[in-house]
Amino acid sequence: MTGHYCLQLDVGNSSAKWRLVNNAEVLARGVYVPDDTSSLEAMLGCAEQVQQVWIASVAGDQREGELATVLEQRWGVSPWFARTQANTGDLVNSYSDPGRMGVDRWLAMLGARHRYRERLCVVDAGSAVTIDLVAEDGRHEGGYIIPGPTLMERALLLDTDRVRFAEAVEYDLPPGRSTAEAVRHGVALAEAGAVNLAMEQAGEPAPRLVLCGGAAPTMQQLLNGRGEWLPDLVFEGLQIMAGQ
Ligand SMILES: Nc1ncnc2c1ncn2[C@@H]1O[C@H](COP(=O)(O)OP(=O)(O)O)[C@@H](O)[C@H]1O
Ligand SMILES: CC(C)(COP(=O)(O)O)[C@@H](O)C(=O)NCCC(=O)O
Ligand SMILES: [K+]
Repeated sequence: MTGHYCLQLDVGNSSAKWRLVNNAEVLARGVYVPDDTSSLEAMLGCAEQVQQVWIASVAGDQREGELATVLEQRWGVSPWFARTQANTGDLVNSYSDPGRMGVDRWLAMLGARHRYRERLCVVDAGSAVTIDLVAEDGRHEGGYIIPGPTLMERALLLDTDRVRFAEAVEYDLPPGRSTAEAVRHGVALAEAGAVNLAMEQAGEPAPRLVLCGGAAPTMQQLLNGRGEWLPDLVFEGLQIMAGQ
């Protein structure tokens, strides 16, 4: 028995998410991070044979090239890298240079539009948090890129002398009463506040909010459960673009 195995990857700046798909059925999935070779080996061991490899990557040329080499050596298949387009179906990019938009954003929008043909606010909360607005007719209205929680905290630690703490504090919204709380709650306020303000700024009709990315569950909590968490949105968009 042989299946038609398609390995799909979503390569972000912190981690690479992968899933193995056979006829729309997800057989396996995982995450690998640069400094953990066993997590990469887990992906390379997911199947004896793979017929197709599709990649959504926001990594640079060098990291993409190295990944392509590893995959070719393992399965003898050269991967297909999805790239942001001026339009995909009736989703129309607002960038004058669409190739400069991260393909994760484009695919998340594509995946969301496939589910809901209405005005959308698509939030991808990873290393960076992106907030993109899509009009009901599929026009990309525009978007925002802000540092994600880890990057925001790192920026504070890098460029101040006394913002220092050892306590592990959860992301939450009350005003902080220690350095640790003031930073973590401040970051939470900035992240959730940005999404709320983007929604407010968008006006009417109120966009439907969808969330993906590693920090999406935390973000959704901070938003009081607002929005819908769709963890596979980038893969869903990848599937759509590959089918065209
Ligand atoms: N437990 C957590 N709570 C909140 N945010 C988290 C948590 N774990 C990870 N994150 C956030 O998610 C980011 C990683 O998400 P991921 O989707 O893997 O990013 P990328 O797409 O950039 O690789 C981290 O930079 C961090 O900001
Ligand atoms: C904004 C991003 C860094 C988000 O990446 P991620 O947080 O998922 O790793 C990525 O989409 C990117 O590199 N974009 C290029 C600039 C742009 O979209 O305009
Ligand atoms: K992101």
